[in-house]
Amino acid sequence: QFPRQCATPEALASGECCPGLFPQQTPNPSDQCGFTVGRGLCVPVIADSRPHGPQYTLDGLDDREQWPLRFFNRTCLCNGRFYGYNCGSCRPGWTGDNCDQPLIVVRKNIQDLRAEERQRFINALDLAKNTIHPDYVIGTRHYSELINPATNATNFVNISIYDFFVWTHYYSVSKTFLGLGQGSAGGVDFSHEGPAFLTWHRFHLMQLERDMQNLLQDASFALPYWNFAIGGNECDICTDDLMGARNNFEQNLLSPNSVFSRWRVVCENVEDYDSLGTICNSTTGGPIRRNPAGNVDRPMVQRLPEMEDVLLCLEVNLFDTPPFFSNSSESFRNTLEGYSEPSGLYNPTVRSLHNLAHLFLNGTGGQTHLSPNDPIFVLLHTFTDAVFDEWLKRHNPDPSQYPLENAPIGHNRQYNMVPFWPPVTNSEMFVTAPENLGYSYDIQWPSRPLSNTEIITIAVIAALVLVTLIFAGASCVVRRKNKKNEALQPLLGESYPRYAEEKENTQEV
Ligand SMILES: O=C1C=c2cc(C(=O)O)[nH]c2=CC1=O
Repeated sequence: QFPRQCATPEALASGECCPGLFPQQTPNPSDQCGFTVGRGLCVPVIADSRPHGPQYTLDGLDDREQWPLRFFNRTCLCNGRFYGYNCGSCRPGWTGDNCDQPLIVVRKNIQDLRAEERQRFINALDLAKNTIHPDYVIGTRHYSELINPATNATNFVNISIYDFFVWTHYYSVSKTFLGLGQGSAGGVDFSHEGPAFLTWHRFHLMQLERDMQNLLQDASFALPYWNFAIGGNECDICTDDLMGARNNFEQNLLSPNSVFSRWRVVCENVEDYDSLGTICNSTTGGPIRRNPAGNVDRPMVQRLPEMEDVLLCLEVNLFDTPPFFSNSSESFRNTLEGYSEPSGLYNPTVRSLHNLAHLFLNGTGGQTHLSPNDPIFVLLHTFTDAVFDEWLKRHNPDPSQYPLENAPIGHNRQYNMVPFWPPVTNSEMFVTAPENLGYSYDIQWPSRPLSNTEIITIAVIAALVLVTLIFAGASCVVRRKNKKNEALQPLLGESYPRYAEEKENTQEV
């Protein structure tokens, strides 16, 4: 979670993580954050200290509180379009040596990729799985044990680019360690069951996309998405040219024709980490398990979400609602996350949209501490992010819709998302992607067909309007007739003899 240059006892002791721009050259303290070339400056970290929700009660015990202050209190602040832990890269949406060329990458439906594009994406994932991350290392012990006092060695290790993506997710959902013999406690999840669910996963994907762009030396590389809202019980991307078909002999393993059958998962031994107070390291475990629609004990998760569910959730007006948790009702976030009916109504028995897609996979991809080990995670989350971006576009929410305080720990608007470095707040991801974050989605959202209730309501209203119009029309005609008759009445009324009568009378005389 930290740049290699900061994973030293000296850096930890100083609380400062402001690497230079040219690490291969003799360290030059005045060049921190590319200061000498006008890129950035080493500044104090700002961490959110507003109150959090009642789910977490162990304040003081968890390294992730007020992230990242337990580890570092100074970081690079980059000028203009410069970006990154040493201001050596460009802000999303910009590229080039001087970060002066605009670039918006386009995330496409994986089903629309040509055969060679599919193969290129799979090869890129496999390369990321097998290439040590060039910039970041992970801590494998809690802060109090990060440095061995006897040897002054740190417990940071190398990890591959893809496994770094898996590890950050695991670290964000892991329990709070209470001490040896006391185990670990839940009540924390820095990336789920709260408003940060969407902002956290957005940045998580952006980080992988950027790492893969660097790996491929292709700034235009974009992650594709899986439209999982197809209903039915078939995983349409579980084929050997995409995410791997089912193994013919073992129904919860992948076909040997897929490269993903050779992938080995990390962060499998969660019971050990939680009881021993260790943290997942880069040691690999068993194969990816997946048995789509195969959970016989939960028929509800044997089907994928429908497109109508997505279209309904896009109509939920509020981003999130108190208590900003997995029991929030009429909350767009909780609906897309999948703890509500697609229309927004909270229902504890429901699993919909994102959660349903995870649980449908029924294996590695359905267990929160492990799920990114299955590469379907990437595609499932790009689609979830596409729905989020469409909601932002349609509803154009004020930033104040995102709660400033009293959300679960890690989920307040100004909290730095755990465990990303350099610090990035939830609010920085609560913006439309094409205009602010350098990517867009190639996606056409259908309009929602009307439900039977809506059709009946519209028919009743139309009938009422019609009846009202008919009555109004009829009374208008009657009134007009009356008015016409009135106009024909003689001015002097019946008490005066008519002209003819008068004439008759005169003649008689
Ligand atoms: O990886 C995940 C797995 C999940 C399972 C549920 C659930 O609703 O039970 N939710 C999940 C979220 C994940 O990110």
